[in-house]
Amino acid sequence: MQLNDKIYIAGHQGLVGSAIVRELKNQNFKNLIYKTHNELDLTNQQQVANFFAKKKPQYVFLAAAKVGGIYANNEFPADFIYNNLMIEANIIHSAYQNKIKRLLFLGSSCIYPKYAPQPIQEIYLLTSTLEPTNEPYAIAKIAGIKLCESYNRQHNTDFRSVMPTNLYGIGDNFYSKNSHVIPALIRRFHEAKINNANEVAVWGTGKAMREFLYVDDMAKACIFVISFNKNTYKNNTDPMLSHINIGTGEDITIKQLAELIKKVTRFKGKIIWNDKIPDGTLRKRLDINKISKLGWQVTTSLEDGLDKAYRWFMNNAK
Ligand SMILES: NC(=O)C1=CN([C@@H]2O[C@H](COP(=O)(O)OP(=O)(O)OC[C@H]3O[C@@H](n4cnc5c(N)ncnc54)[C@H](OP(=O)(O)O)[C@@H]3O)[C@@H](O)[C@H]2O)C=CC1
Ligand SMILES: C[C@H]1O[C@H](OP(=O)(O)OP(=O)(O)OC[C@H]2O[C@@H](n3cnc4c(=O)[nH]c(N)nc43)[C@H](O)[C@@H]2O)[C@@H](O)[C@@H](O)C1=O
Repeated sequence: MQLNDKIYIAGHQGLVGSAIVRELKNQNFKNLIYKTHNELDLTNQQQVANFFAKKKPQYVFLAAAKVGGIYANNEFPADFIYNNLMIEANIIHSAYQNKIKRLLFLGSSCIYPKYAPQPIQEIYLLTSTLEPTNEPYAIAKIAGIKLCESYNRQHNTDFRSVMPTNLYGIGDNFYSKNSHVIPALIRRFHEAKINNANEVAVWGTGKAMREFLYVDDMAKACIFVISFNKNTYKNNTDPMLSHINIGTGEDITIKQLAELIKKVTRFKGKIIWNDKIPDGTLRKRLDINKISKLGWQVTTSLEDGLDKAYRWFMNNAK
């Protein structure tokens, strides 16, 4: 990617999209284009087709999606499958029709089977059944990978896919119910501290394990993957490089996470568990050998990342 190339970031106001914009600007990319959800509804095929025909981007980061935590995925399955299928199909097809140079599709680690061997290698995709709480979302994300692969095979496009683990950081969605565990707990512990509450309820049993990656590391990974030379990509030892895991390769229990967030927010009370809410997948640690061998590495520790996220929340979140 050259510094003057025209780069479209879909979802530029979201957690990941805004981090990609920040990092592209840091790296001196000058020709970034984006539209808000109000200006361009990516589920609308005609609007997307018109936008691509008019703007003719050369590179596309597909970081727009209907996204939420375990509760939102479980409550609104139709929204998660419909919106994500439409956004992906519209953007990927328009990218092909307008001969864009490269596109990067963001999937999710929930595409892998619920009981996949750990750590999860890319080749475990479609080897067994999925976690029910997010199956519709995961199926839409698998369709996104297959869209990229199919256009590459039939039309010789260069569409790449990354599968991030659970992400967090500045610019996250800190609304308690629909969000992911880190922003939800940062808000809950912070509010409990302010209100001198004795206890905070955390969902599930605390036994589930998750791997967390700070969003700026994810943004760097996205730019790294879209940028590298196709020959490097193709000559990698594994011929099935249709999608690449992005994570830290390390996971912790939700109980350990809750203790860390309690410490970061300086809440002094007790943690109690609400096991009426599901744990979801018990474990989904990613094998990050592929991205590591290509030369990308994590820079932000969980402790530092939580600290940055908490400071951002106190200064910015409503
Ligand atoms: N956050 C995480 O833990 C993980 C995220 N991912 C993936 O990373 C990508 C980015 O996620 P993240 O940044 O967290 O999500 P966010 O919800 O923070 O951002 C998504 C962005 O997409 C926009 N968007 C949604 N629907 C439309 C639409 N119909 N038209 C135009 N814009 C739309 C949203 O705008 P608005 O808010 O206005 O609707 C929002 O700005 C997604 O593909 C997600 O699946 C993968 C693994 C983990
Ligand atoms: C990124 C990922 O995000 C979702 O999957 P998830 O990994 O289950 O993510 P989550 O952050 O919602 O939960 C992680 C764990 O944490 C527990 N937990 C405790 N207390 C709260 C809490 O207050 N909020 C939330 N959300 N979870 C909580 C919760 O019970 C679970 O055991 C999917 O949308 C999936 O599609 C996807 O891709």
